Amino acid sequence: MSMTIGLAGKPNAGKSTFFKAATMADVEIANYPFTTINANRGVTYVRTECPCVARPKRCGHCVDGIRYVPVELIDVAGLVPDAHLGRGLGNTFLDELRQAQAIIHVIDASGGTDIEGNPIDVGSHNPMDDIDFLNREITMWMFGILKRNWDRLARKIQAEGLKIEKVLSEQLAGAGVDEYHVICSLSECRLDHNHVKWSDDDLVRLCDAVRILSKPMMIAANKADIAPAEFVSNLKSLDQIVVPTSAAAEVVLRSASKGGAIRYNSGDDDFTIIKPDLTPAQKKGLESVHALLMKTGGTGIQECINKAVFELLNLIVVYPVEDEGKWSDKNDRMLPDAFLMKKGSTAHDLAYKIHTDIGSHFLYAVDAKTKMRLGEKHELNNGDVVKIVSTAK
Ligand SMILES: Nc1nc2c(ncn2[C@@H]2O[C@H](COP(=O)(O)OP(=O)(O)OP(=O)(O)O)[C@@H](O)[C@H]2O)c(=O)[nH]1
Repeated sequence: MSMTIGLAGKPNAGKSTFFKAATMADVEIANYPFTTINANRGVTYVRTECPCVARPKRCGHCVDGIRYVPVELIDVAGLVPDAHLGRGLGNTFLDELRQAQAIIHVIDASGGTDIEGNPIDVGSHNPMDDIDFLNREITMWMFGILKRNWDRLARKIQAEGLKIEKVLSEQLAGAGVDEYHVICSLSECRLDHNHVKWSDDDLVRLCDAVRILSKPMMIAANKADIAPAEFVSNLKSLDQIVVPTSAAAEVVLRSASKGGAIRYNSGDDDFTIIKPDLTPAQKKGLESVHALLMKTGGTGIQECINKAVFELLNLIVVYPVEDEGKWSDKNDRMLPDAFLMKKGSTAHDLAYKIHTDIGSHFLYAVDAKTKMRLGEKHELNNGDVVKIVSTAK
């Protein structure tokens, strides 16, 4: 599993609660050994319709036709203004962020915490003021990495005739930046042809462009249950993906579901009580979550994960099988695997993902739904069930 989503945000925005909610899985789907890797690293699941719903029999790897596909989640703690200068936990925060391909910025949409995360009265801090500061921290972190060696690098590029995109991407590789990100950013920023003339401002502008490409970000407008409606609607009007969330409500639902009190699949718009003898406190808690769901249609946690995977990271889910008739592997397990792949991936890419040998001995693939033969360049679609035929032993 190579996809990692980072949760970032100022203290008290609700990151840990979000993390707990998103990584608390029902035993049925929690059959991955690394569900809790450590305190701030876990496995969450993207929710999608299982292809087996088109068949008379369920596959055994989904929950009533809902397929949960694992994705790694890290709770990146310690973001405070000027973290890039070493304030707060400083670079620990940035060190962890480098492993994330996408970021969910958890914001306290209720306005009940100041810019540093100290609790204040709900509604007294404008959450719009929290948006830019994470962007700035990441940009300035990248700038710091470049700036440290810039004079030496600039001279070296000139003296040795090196490619600027190669040198810059090597410098930023530790931040998860590749050459493609740098090439696109250079063409967007239209800086002077002579890089020796670049000012600090030019470098910051370049880092800003690199950040947008290499660390796509969306916003979880958290504490939506207590947030003033105006704050939530202002956040939703931003030109980026914004999902109102109530991490606390999702924790209540997942705990109750795990404890057998309710039937709830993460991402459902409501739940059913199945345990008759709940305590008055449990009943009251569930009633208030029910009232929230009636208003919002969900807690937003699953929606956030789904949008991060399908929209920010642009992934699709593909199901490799060995028997195109039964949609099973050689042990007769139906739809045993679900792979997350970049949109635009081909049948040949899938073959390589299964095994290098299968990739290099690829003959053709079969779409198990239509039984059509697919060539190596055939682009896969979300939900495809595919058999690869190869000469690999
Ligand atoms: N009303 C409400 N409160 C929430 C929600 N999510 C979190 N909280 C509360 O907000 C406070 C801070 O939550 P945490 O999850 O500890 O916040 P954090 O961002 O991880 O904070 P640090 O660990 O300090 O970085 C706690 O009191 C939570 O109970 C929510 O969706 N609604």
